[in-house]
Amino acid sequence: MQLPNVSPVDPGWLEAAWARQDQLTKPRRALAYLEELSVRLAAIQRSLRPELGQGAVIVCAADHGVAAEGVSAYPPEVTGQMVLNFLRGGAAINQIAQVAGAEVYVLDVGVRADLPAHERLIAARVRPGSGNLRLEPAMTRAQAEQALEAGMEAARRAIREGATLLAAGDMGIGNTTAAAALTAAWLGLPAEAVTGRGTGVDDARYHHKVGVVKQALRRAEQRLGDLAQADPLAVLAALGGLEIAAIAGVFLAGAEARLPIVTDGFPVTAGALAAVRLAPRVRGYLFAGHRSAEPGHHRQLEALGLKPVLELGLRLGEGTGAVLSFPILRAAAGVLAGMATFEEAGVGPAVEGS
Ligand SMILES: O=C(O)c1ccc[n+]([C@@H]2O[C@H](COP(=O)([O-])O)[C@@H](O)[C@H]2O)c1
Ligand SMILES: Cc1cc2nc[nH]c2cc1C
Repeated sequence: MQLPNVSPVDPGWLEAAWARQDQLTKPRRALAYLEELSVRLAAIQRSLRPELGQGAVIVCAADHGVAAEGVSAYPPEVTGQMVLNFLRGGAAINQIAQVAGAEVYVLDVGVRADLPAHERLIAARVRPGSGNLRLEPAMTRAQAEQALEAGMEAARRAIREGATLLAAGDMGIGNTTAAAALTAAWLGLPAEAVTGRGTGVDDARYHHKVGVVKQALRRAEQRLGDLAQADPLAVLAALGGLEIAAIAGVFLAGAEARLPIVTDGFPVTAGALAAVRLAPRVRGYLFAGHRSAEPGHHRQLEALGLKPVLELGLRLGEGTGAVLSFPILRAAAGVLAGMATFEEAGVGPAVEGS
């Protein structure tokens, strides 16, 4: 398959943006992390006056064969039921997106339930749910490519329809098991380090879930060898998540279009890891919207070298933490674009140091 051509973020623009940031009317670096965000946005947009307009979140949805193992606190039917809820505007992401200035798109790459046609539903089902990754590959390589392409296409539609700031969200009962397996594979970590309680499983289910992740990793290693070194698309197909593959596609197409792309929690960041494995330059466009309560999420963010904008203890998914960060990202851009310099405002510079 043809992967998008992602241009590098130009360090010259970062330097120029820092130079402007340091002339603005505030004690040097007083806006701290907001300044770091602003210079990255400037470099991505190749402008010292960055501006974030319309946002969009693409909520990628799919079912997981591994849900049959009893690894979630909720039944698999909830995936399709929640997709209907997104389309009716009744989910957390709908309310948060409204406040944050983001359109919500729902992308079905593998939901089992019948879904009605809807203008905000992108119907691109690759198969009705993934295989049970404890026992079999989650999908074929061709299916992984198809899901990835569906994510890219969905992102391109959102961009055509005006999005200049792009997030991915996820919906899929069982997907923290797939995300744990992928994260363990790519970061070379043991199952225990990246397996969490997802929707809130009890101790017995949690221990069983760790066992399932271990078996999935063993099975994949037997076929592919060292998973950290193996072809990333083969690992994605083995351990899955159709929606995780689609999320990787959303980030690839967002980076190709030189837009800021924002991660959500643990399953979405597994998609970001996949995208960066496939095209390392994607990293320059990524922002971590928040840090989820899922314990493996900080390992993913560490590996990507991303510091989260928010830390609210969320563990919902749907893109909620990503979209919640939009107002902060907009403020970061606004500060760099609109503040007066010391010279323009006639404000005295620092007395000492700088
Ligand atoms: O975003 C997160 O970090 C996150 C953490 C825990 C659960 N979730 C959501 O809950 C579902 C997966 O949880 P589970 O227990 O079914 O694997 C899926 O729909 C995710 O969007 C999401
Ligand atoms: C109700 C519910 C809503 C969700 N949204 C994302 N994952 C979810 C999981 C459940 C169980």
